[in-house]
Amino acid sequence: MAYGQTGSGKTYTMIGSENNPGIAPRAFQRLFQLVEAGHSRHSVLASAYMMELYNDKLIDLFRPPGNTDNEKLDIKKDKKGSVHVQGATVCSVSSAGELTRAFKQGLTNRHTAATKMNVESSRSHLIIVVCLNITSKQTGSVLKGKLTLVDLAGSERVSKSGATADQLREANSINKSLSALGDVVSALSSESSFVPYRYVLTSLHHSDL
Ligand SMILES: Nc1ncnc2c1ncn2[C@@H]1O[C@H](COP(=O)(O)OP(=O)(O)OP(=O)(O)O)[C@@H](O)[C@H]1O
Repeated sequence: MAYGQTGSGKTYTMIGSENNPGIAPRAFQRLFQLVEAGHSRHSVLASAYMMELYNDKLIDLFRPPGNTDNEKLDIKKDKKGSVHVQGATVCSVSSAGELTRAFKQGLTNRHTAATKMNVESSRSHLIIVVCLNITSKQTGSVLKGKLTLVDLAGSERVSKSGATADQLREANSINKSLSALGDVVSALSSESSFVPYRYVLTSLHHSDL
């Protein structure tokens, strides 16, 4: 999870450039290297979904072109307590290259805008989830793994970023959600008996958790 002030280099660190790939493409490369190395023992099915949280709303970044209907995305918790997003477009991927291409395509749907602090400032929190279903060729047992990478939008002082109108709304949403996330991390790290997850979820307008 990349967290920090606007313009500090989060997106660059996560995505990188053509000549200097960031954490995401490097992680995808490594993941599929490991899949390949275990090829004789396991068969692996990999898939991914990608979304952004923009102005407190979840948006599917893998949605088919022309489809702007995002109302169906819903955060759900299964019986085992693991959280997933219902309604997100899930892409099956079989190589790091395929996953990286899907990721880059998803990025073109992300909300960005020029501010006084960053010519290409992320206006949303970006989340990509890579899911692996690993079946043992010997026993048939199945293991499930999940890698989640997050490029948060940066905290910003509106007086410095020069945000007005829509950008001001974005900045308020970004700052509010980062503050809620900070409260969760702080409660977890101090092993507090109460962790305010629900505050974050309330701000997402999801009441079903
Ligand atoms: N290590 C680096 N090498 C070269 N350029 C960098 C590096 N880190 C950041 N930059 C450049 O600095 C600028 C700001 O970086 P970036 O967009 O990653 O910031 P950010 O923290 O994601 O900002 P925001 O929160 O506004 O989205 C970009 O033009 C980016 O290309």
